[in-house]
Amino acid sequence: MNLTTPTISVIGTGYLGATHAACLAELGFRVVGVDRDRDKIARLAAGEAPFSEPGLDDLLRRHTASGRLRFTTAIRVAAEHADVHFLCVGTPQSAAGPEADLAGLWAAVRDLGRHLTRDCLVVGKSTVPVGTAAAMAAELGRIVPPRISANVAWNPEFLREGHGVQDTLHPDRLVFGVDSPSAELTLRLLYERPIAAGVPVHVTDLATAELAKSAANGFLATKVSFVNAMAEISERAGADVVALADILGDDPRIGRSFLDAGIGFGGGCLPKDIRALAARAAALGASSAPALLHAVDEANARARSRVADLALELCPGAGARVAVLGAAFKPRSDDVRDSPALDIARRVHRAGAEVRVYDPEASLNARAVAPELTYVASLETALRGAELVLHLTEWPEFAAMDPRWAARLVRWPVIIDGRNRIDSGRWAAAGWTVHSVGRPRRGAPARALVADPAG
Ligand SMILES: NC(=O)C1=CN([C@@H]2O[C@H](COP(=O)(O)OP(=O)(O)OC[C@H]3O[C@@H](n4cnc5c(N)ncnc54)[C@H](O)[C@@H]3O)[C@@H](O)[C@H]2O)C=CC1
Ligand SMILES: O=C(O)[C@H]1O[C@H](OP(=O)(O)OP(=O)(O)OC[C@H]2O[C@@H](n3ccc(=O)[nH]c3=O)[C@H](O)[C@@H]2O)[C@H](O)[C@@H](O)[C@@H]1O
Repeated sequence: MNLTTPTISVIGTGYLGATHAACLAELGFRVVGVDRDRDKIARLAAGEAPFSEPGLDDLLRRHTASGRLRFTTAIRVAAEHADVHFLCVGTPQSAAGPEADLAGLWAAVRDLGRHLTRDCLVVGKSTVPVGTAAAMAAELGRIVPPRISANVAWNPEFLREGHGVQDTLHPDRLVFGVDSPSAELTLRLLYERPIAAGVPVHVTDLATAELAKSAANGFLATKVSFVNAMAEISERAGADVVALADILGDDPRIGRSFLDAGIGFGGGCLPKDIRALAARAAALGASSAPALLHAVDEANARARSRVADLALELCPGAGARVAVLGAAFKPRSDDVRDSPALDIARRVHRAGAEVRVYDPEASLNARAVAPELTYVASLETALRGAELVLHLTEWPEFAAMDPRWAARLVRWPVIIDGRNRIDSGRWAAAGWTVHSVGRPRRGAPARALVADPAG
C-alpha cells in the first residue's frame, strides 16, 4: 500500500458517497467512485451531482476535469487501483421488517474482495448494525485471494444533507474504529487536513464506532420526538412550545438544537436508523433500547398525524383546495425519502382534497413517489384559490413571503405552520388564521367544520 499518497475508491456514490468522493479529491487524493447505477455514474462522470447538495457540483466539475476524480460501474477498477476503499452503499430498511437491508453492502464486499490484487484498507462508512464490521473482516479473510491482506476499519459519517460538503470538509469529530495501528495511521493520513485544523479524533474499536453512529441518530430522533410530545401538551394547556424549547435550550446540558417542534423527522436516515438500532438491540437481547426507540418512532408518527388530522378538520368540505408548501424532508435538499411533508400531502389528497404542491427543488423526486399529487412551478400558483395552506418544509422563501400578498391570492387565509417558522403575529395582522404546532392559534378562528373550543 502506498502510504504517502494512497489512492482511494468510494463504493456507493449516493448522497454520502458522491459527497465523500468529491471532498477527498478536494483534499488532494486521487479517487475513483464506483456505483452499480449506470445513470448516476454517467452524471457524476460528467461533473454533475445527481441530487441537490450545495457546493457539490462545483467540486465534481473541478475534480473530474482535472482527472483526480473518476467514476466507474466496475468495482474491479477500484479493487485493482486503490489502497483504501470506502464503503458508502445504501443500507435501507428491509422490505419485510424494521432491520437494515445489508444486501447491497455484502454484494459490494464480496465483489471487491474477489477482485483484489493488492493489500488494502476497507473502511466502512455506511450506517450498519453493530457487529457488521467484524463479520465483514471475517468474510474478507475468507474470500480475498491468497497473499493479499484486506484490513477493515469503521469511520462512520455524521454529515447532514444540505450541508454535506461543509460537514465533510469541516466535521465536528472524526471516529476511527480500528483494530490495528496501521489502519489508524492510514485514516490519520487521509484526514490530515481536518485533524490539523483541530477536529477531535476518537480512536476506538470497530463495534464502538459502528454503534456511535446509530446512537447519534437515535439521540437526535429522541430529541425531536421529545419536543413534539411537549408540543402536544402545550397545545392542550395553552403553552408555547417554542418558548419552552428556548428555555430548555439555555441549559447547556440540553442544548437548543433539534428541539424544533413540528411534523417530525423524516429522510433516508433517522427513521430507518432508529428502527434498525431497535431491531439489532432486540437481537442482542437488550430490551431498553427497543422500548425507548419504538416510543420515539410512535411519537414521530403522531406528530405527522396530528397535523394531517387538523388539516382535514379545517378543510371546508370535500374537494377543498389545499396548497402544500414543501415536499422535501427538510429544506436545502431535494430528498423526499420518508418525507413527513409528502406523507401529509398524500393523506389530505386521499381524504378528497385537491392538493397542489410547490417545492423549490424536490418536485421531480416527489412526483416519482407520489404521482397522484399535482405539482406546480411557483408559490403563487400553489396559493391561488387555496382554501387551506399547509407549510410543511421550512424553505426560507416560505418564511420570507409577504402575508398580505399571499392573502390576496388564496380563497381563505388559513395556514397550518407545520414547522413553526412563519411569523404568526405578522400573518395574523395580515388577516390570516395561523395554526402552529404546540403554540396558541393566532388570528380569528378558521371556519372549521368542527367547533373550536378556543374560538
Ligand atoms: N445521506 C446521508 O446524509 C448520510 C447517509 N449515511 C449512510 O450512508 C449510507 C448511504 O446512504 P445514502 O448515500 O443516503 O444512500 P443512497 O441510496 O443515496 O446511495 C447508496 C448508493 O449505493 C449504491 N449501491 C448499493 N449497493 C451497491 C453495490 N453492491 N455496489 C455498488 N453500488 C451500490 C446505490 O446504487 C446507491 O447509489 C447509508 O448507510 C446511510 O445510512 C450516513 C451519513 C449521512
Ligand atoms: O445518518 C444520516 O444520514 C444523517 O442523518 C441526519 O441528517 P439528515 O437526515 O440530513 O437531516 P437532519 O438535519 O438531521 O434532519 C432530520 C429530520 O429531522 C427533522 N427535524 C430536525 C431538527 C428539529 O429540531 N426538528 C425536526 O423536526 C428535519 O426536519 C428532518 O426531517 C443527522 O443529522 C446526520 O448527523 C446524519 O449523518
